[in-house]
Amino acid sequence: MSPAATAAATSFAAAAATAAPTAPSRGCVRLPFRGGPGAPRRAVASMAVSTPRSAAAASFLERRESERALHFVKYQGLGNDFIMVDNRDSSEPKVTPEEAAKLCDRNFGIGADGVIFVMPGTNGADYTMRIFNSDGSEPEMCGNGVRCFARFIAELENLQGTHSFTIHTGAGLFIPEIQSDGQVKVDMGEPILSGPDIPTKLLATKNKAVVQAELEVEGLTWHVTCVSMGNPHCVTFGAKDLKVDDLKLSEIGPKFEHHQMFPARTNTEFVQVLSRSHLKMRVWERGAGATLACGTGACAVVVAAVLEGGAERKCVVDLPGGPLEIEWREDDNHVYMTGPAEAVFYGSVVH
Ligand SMILES: N[C@@H](CCC[C@H](N)C(=O)O)C(=O)O
Repeated sequence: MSPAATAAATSFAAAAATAAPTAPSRGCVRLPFRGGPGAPRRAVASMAVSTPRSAAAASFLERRESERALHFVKYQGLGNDFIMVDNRDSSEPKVTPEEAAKLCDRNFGIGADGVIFVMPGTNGADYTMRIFNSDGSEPEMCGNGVRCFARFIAELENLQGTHSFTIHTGAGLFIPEIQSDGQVKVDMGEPILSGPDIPTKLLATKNKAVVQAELEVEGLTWHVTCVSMGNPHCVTFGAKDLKVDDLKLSEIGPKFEHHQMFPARTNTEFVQVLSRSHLKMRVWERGAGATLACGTGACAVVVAAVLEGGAERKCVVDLPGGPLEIEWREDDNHVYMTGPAEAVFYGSVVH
């Protein structure tokens, strides 16, 4: 992130409430550190031909602020990006699933893989996290999202240094911890391996788990291992000599997502084993398509690799957006994920 971006991100809580728009687009999205001197000046010059500049700017601002303005901060974790909404004053999300889908559109909206709401805690947790995918569906959990959530909380509450929070989600309680280097480590809990609980209709092959089960997709037999990290994942190490870069993800991904064996649809990870502690994956996400990273997916991949006997319990998982450190501990059966999360820009949108 550039110094200007860092400054903007660091002070976003105050600035989001007071900043004047500089580059109105659909819904008045403000990009405080991208507005170079060129573009705004040209826009002002053409407006001045028919309207006094200050009057036009003021009425535009007043109109925007008097309508339902939604303030947001855009975050990303390894390129898996989210519109974060401070929803601490209400247990109802400030946008509907349909509005979320529009906001996530990369051409007609802000652009994101999902919208995440920071809500008051329930069941004794510090906070509640809800998320809508970019298609408006609501998943139970999001690994990269929970890291972004932790960093957003630290900014909202003006916390410095190391901190941990309890976060209630549709998949239960999660505990992210902001570390001294800014990375976020999350206790992702125990993986769920029983087929009906994932859910998948594929039958158990090893104890009660679905490991290297055969799945017919597009006339090919794939070997898949199914894992829930609160949300469903189908992991395949594909054929021998599989190069994940060669996959036509947008063609094959939807066939897995909507396969009749997955009654709640599924996220799918295509994995290449680089070594017993280094894996490489691409993901097709349920409700979001191809994304640059998936935290729950990387956790599911390590669990699947261990179950298949192909990897150690502690691995680096390379995703298109960068690496995550994942450990499936033997002593408590919990999966731990460590990776980055950062603010990209803030803005407001009339919805
Ligand atoms: N990218 C996320 C997962 C988001 C939810 C997923 N699309 C689903 O529907 O389950 C992650 O980092 O875990």
